[in-house]
Amino acid sequence: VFLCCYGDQKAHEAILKVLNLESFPREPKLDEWVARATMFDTLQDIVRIAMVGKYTGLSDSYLSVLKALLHASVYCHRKLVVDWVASTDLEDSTKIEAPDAYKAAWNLLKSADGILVPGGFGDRGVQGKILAAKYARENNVPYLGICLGMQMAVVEFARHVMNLPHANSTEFDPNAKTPCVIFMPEGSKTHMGGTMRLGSRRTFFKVADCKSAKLYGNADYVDERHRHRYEVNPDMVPEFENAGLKFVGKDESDRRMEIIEIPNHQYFIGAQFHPEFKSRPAKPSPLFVGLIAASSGQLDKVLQGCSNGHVIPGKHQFSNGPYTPAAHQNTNGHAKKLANGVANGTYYPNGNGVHA
Ligand SMILES: NC(=O)CC[C@H](N)C(=O)O
Repeated sequence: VFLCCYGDQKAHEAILKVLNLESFPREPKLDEWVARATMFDTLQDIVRIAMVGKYTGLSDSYLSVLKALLHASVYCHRKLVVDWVASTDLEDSTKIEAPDAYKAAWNLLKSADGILVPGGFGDRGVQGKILAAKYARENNVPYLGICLGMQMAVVEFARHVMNLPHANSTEFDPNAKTPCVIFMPEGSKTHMGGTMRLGSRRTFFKVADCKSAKLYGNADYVDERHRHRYEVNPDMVPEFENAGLKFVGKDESDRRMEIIEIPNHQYFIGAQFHPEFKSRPAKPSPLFVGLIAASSGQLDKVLQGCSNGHVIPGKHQFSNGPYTPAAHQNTNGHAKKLANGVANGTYYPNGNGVHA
């Protein structure tokens, strides 16, 4: 509606006038946007994603994740429904203190087509994230873990597959007996940001025949954005790989683990970087497309499309491919759960993008 009004009311002419750019008259190229918006209005088949996070301090990081989910859903011709699950509500202590909230959270998680655990800082709700990753792994439910969501999937794998009950991130237990996620500050002279590994860094694919490399168009490497201090303990990598957790993307030193996959799971991927930051309506993020495609029974088709050239190799970009993207809606009655209306498209100005 906005786009059509924008064109009809000649807003572009007013803007050109204010900016004194009338000597460069150009017709707005809205065809692709209008087509995407029109297609979006016709979407009926729902894909239901449980977003397992901490919702007291919603930040614009979650807004980017939400938009990336939306871009990918439209690409896959699905109407996105996001069920927000407070990770603390999945924890055993909630079972005792607030049994209804516990039950509701688990019901939402179990009825989701796919599970996403986004990034975060601080230990509140971390156990719930581990439980969500465990549920996804054990039940072959599509899972995408971003940054902390990847780290918690690694801790979960260590504890429950490798039988290392004391596995933890040193962010949450500095004296962890089995430190499988550790503090790895980056001593870069060219990048600012204190001890935080921040901004664009390169990930090299180490395994050609993995889902994430295919989704990225069989690229050799990809540049994605980072904001974290902790990483998978590189000394434990061989142990993890022997147990079936694969590190398919690493940095140039081979010491920083960037992408994990469980090959015999339909879609279990974690990224140390934040793929959501580079997602755009016409260029949905590949790892999000993978999550939505797997959650809607289309992963094989999408992976095939990738190898048929629907992705520009070596670039973080999807072609328009067989689908035409559009914008987000949330019509399943979950709107009342949405903190601050973020999923309804309301701008959420919290300032700094850091989880409280
Ligand atoms: N952005 C994130 O999810 C950060 C994860 C974790 N807290 C770290 O600092 O490494």
